[in-house]
Amino acid sequence: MLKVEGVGIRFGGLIALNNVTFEIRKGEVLGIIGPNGAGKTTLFNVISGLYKPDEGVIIFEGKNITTMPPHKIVRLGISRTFQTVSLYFNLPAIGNLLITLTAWYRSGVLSALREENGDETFKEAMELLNFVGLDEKAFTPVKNLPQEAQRRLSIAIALATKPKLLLLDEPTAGLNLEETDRILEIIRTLKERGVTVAIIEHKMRFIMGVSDRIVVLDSGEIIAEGSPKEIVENERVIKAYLGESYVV
Ligand SMILES: Nc1ncnc2c1ncn2[C@@H]1O[C@H](COP(=O)(O)OP(=O)(O)OP(=O)(O)O)[C@@H](O)[C@H]1O
Repeated sequence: MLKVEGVGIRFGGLIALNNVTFEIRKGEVLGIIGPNGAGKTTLFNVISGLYKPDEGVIIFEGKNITTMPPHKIVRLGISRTFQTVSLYFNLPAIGNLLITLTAWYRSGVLSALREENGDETFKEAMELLNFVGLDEKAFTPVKNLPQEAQRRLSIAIALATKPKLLLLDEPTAGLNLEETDRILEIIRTLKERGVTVAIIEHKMRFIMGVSDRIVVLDSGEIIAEGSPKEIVENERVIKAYLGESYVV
């Protein structure tokens, strides 16, 4: 579905990504792990068009998206969440979704067909809230929602643009075990519905449980790629990231 080939990017003298080559396969959940500063978020920034790589190409469903602007990449079917929740905190949950949905339909090719159908947009927003388990909090201002609910709302917003590929940047950061499991369930359901997902995570129990495959980044380079089992047994990964004492 997505091919990243020989991608490199520098910030001044810092090489944030160096000759990164991997693919995301249709229908899979791909985990991306690695130490702090390894280049994981930069990789998402490059795929989603926020940064342009200095080297290499990114191909999505056969199209070269390397230099495409972010809004075009979203239109093609790649959506993402951010490490830090970015929402309209004074608006209710549903307000946040309505903004995204309205912008999406207004600027898209469907706008002429759909016209200004507020009822339909509202229904769709409620369905998305229901999907992430927030329908009962639809009218609660975001600032009054716990962090965990804000993270689920961010996922709903990312889904509003109907992505084929969803990039999640540390969706469980700051969440406890039970809250993390709720995010896990959402990702599993998305997979069942045919959405391809790539997730950056530090929580090993979570990433091992949810991923079909895992890519490991260290100092801007891919040092390993394989099934969760292969990754936890990989000497280089243990040394660079997991630590000798890691137990599955
Ligand atoms: N816009 C930028 N300007 C300068 N340096 C940057 C920029 N974005 C990222 N970097 C640097 O690139 C390197 C990789 O950062 P990145 O955020 O991708 O790491 P990460 O693997 O996501 O880390 P973490 O797990 O801590 O989120 C870091 O040294 C970071 O400081």
